[in-house]
Amino acid sequence: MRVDIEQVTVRGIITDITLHASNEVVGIVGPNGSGKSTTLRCVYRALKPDSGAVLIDGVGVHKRQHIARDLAALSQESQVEFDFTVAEVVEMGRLPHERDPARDRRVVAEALDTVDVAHLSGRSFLSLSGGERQRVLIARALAQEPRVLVLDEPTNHLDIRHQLEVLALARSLGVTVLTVLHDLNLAASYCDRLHVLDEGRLVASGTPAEVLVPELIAKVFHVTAHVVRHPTTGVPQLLFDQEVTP
Ligand SMILES: Nc1ncnc2c1ncn2[C@@H]1O[C@H](COP(=O)(O)OP(=O)(O)OP(=O)(O)O)[C@@H](O)[C@H]1O
Repeated sequence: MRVDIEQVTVRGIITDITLHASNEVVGIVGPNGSGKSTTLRCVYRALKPDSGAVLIDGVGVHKRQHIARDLAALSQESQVEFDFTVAEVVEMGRLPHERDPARDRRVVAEALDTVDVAHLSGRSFLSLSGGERQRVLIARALAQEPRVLVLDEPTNHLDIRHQLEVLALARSLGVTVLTVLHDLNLAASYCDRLHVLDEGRLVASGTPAEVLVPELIAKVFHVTAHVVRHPTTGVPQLLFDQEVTP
């Protein structure tokens, strides 16, 4: 599915953001407070832009019916307030779909397995560690079988193995993935294209190699970066000097 963010403005927070994603992994990076989550919130309808539009396959998200069948979001607000078991939380991902008990059970079991939380399925969600919770919320999004997956810092709380697994998984789904990432090296490794936000504006777009260059990193993040090639994948990776620039 295609996601078009067209000249989206949320007053005082983001200005004139235009970006597109279609059956690829698109990353949004930028400093704290630059408007990344706000941009995603306009996609999963937690926020209505003051101007501009977000279209999914050409239809405005606020006009689109049954959006939960197409789009799943892991947001900063994704939380579970009540004392559900892990299995129940993941089963919630099936709610947008017509009931089909055998298929629902299979999809939920697969989702639990894929993010390595099947052994927790009887546990109370509220008793889990931060990383376990994050993986269960990712399993819930997978159980939704979305065609657009919106992820706000999906690697939050995850150890390095699970960070790599979750991003590899997002790539392997073959759906449109729009993700905010803080780790620029993970963004370079797993995203087809990157968009950089700074103070609510889009300041660069392109492949990781095009975007993650020392001049831009210095301007936007106020740090000095050196670009090296990953010895086995050849993907650009950044090494940072310890001093920050004013
Ligand atoms: N509802 C709101 N009312 C007022 N200001 C807001 C609101 N939501 C976000 N902001 C402000 O807008 C700016 C952008 O917020 P946003 O959460 O989109 O940034 P971000 O790039 O995702 O940041 P982070 O990397 O810290 O998660 C921040 O300064 C934030 O305080």
